[in-house]
Amino acid sequence: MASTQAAAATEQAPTKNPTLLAWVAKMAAMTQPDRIVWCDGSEAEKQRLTEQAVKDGTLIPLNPQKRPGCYLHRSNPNDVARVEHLTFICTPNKTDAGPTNNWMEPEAAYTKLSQLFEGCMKGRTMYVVPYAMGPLGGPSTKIGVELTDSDYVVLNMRIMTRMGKAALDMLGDSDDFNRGLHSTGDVNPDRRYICHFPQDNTIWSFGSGYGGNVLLGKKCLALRIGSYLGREEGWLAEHMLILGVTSPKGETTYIAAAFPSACGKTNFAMMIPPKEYAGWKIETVGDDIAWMRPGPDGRLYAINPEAGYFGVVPGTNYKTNPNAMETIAKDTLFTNVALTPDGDVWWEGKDGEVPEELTDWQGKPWKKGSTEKAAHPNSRFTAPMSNNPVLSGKANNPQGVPISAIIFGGRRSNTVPLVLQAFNWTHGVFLGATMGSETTAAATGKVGVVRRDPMAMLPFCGYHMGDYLQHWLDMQKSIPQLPKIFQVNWFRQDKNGKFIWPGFGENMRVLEWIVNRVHGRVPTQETLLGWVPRQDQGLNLNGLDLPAEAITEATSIKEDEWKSELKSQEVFFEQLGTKAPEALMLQRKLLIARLDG
Ligand SMILES: O=C(O)CSc1cccnc1C(=O)O
Ligand SMILES: [Mn+2]
Repeated sequence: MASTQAAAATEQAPTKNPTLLAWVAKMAAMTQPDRIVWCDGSEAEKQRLTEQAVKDGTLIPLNPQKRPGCYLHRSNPNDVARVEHLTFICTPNKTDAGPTNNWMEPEAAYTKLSQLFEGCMKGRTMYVVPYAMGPLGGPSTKIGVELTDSDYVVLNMRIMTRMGKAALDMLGDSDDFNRGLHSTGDVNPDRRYICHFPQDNTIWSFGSGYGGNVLLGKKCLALRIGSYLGREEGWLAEHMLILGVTSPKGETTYIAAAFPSACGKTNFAMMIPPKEYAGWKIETVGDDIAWMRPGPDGRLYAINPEAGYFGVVPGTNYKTNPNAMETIAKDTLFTNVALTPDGDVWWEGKDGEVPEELTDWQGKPWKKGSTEKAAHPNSRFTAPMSNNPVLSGKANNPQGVPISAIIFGGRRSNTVPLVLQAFNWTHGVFLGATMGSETTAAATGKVGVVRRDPMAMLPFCGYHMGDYLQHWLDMQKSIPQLPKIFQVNWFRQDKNGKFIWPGFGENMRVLEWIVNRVHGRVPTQETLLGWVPRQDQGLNLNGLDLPAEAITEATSIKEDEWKSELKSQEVFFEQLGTKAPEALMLQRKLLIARLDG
């Protein structure tokens, strides 16, 4: 059998790359698929795979009158989100993985998963999926090859990455590609592992068919392996959106922003400014991941390594994100949303009346008034970024865009003010390192617990978090024109638990202040936390129906809250042990001194 696989892997392969051919043959010998298909990313292939997926029930075609080119997928109800407790960083030493990751010794992990992969593709097809993370031909772009037995994964990867012949051609005969092996197995949580081997540029994923566990280009390569490669090669792989803000005078400023999951990154990246900002434009370069490296002019340049969006569906509507609604109007795959009787999709928070009857995300009848969710809270859309009406013209620029500001944000009902600017890069890294975000019911069931999520990378850093923060500090030596760093908090609540700040398009007012600060146009007021908008020359609040005391509350800095905040940050730094960067410990001491001053 092994020789048959090896032969098959070689005969029909559209490449002569010896390393790639040998690796595919070796994986095929282990998994023993009935057939091997090399994906070319063509339209014809998409049609073929889609028809096959509809035939085998993986995809349900939606009404082309309502949603042309769109399909619905229902995952196994035991397989509906990233599985952090089953995600492992398998570096040679446990220390290298660090205290924020699950670790497995590499050989033990290979042995354990080899036993699961052995013969798992009998009766199945192995798809060989070459893909590029980044614009084709770009200096920052990385090539991956995912071997998978899921046509759903192939169709998603075609949207999310530059997948197929173009990627294979870019790889040529190089052995510098990420080796991804995935099988849905029997979709059993007891036999589900997502293992990363950064030292081997390898990812093995077994037993899931969902999202970030199986679309290996996204969280696995672009962040966990990417962050490890970035440290080795002198760049940054970050969980950040990238947007461009263009003023009425035509000046465009590019900004990267890190928010933990479910804090509205996609909404922010596609924001529509309020009417008071006529002539201003926000354009999306990326909604989730940024790869940033120093450019020849001394600035920090960012690319979006992805070609699509894998966004949260519930809560998306024409009020919260009209551009997202346009983006998912065609050629989109929906996962775990509800189905209407006339073949459209529905989800909680969608515009318009709640339908009387639906088929829920598990395929069961659902009636209006049910206490059960019709769409799963983590239901997702997979849509081409080319559908986005406000896609930046620079989204496919191989060199990326120059970043003038980096924003760190989190979901905090108190303590953190609406916006502040860091005193310098090192202070800004401290702000990013100490980011916290309150958990929401959709994520864990407990609401309001502050989870430390440094730079929104807690689940996505591929090595020791202390070393990662030190890498951020070290990077400033190679970026003569450093971006300015800011912290925002859209989620502060009043004493009745209501959000004080309206958020959504009104966040443009904070963005404008940030742009003005980047171009040195407005003075600031110094506080113990950093620089904040001045009362007289601060945020543009024209037309905003918000009482003065609300603004005061949203921007307030309360010493008692910060004393307990600093206490709660202690645990995070203790966790880093001796790898906690000295420069950040000094920033902590300075803040404590300012608080006690
Ligand atoms: O649940 C999943 O596998 C998706 S998680 C995800 C998807 C797109 C963008 N960001 C995230 C995330 O958890 O940060
Ligand atoms: Mn994300």
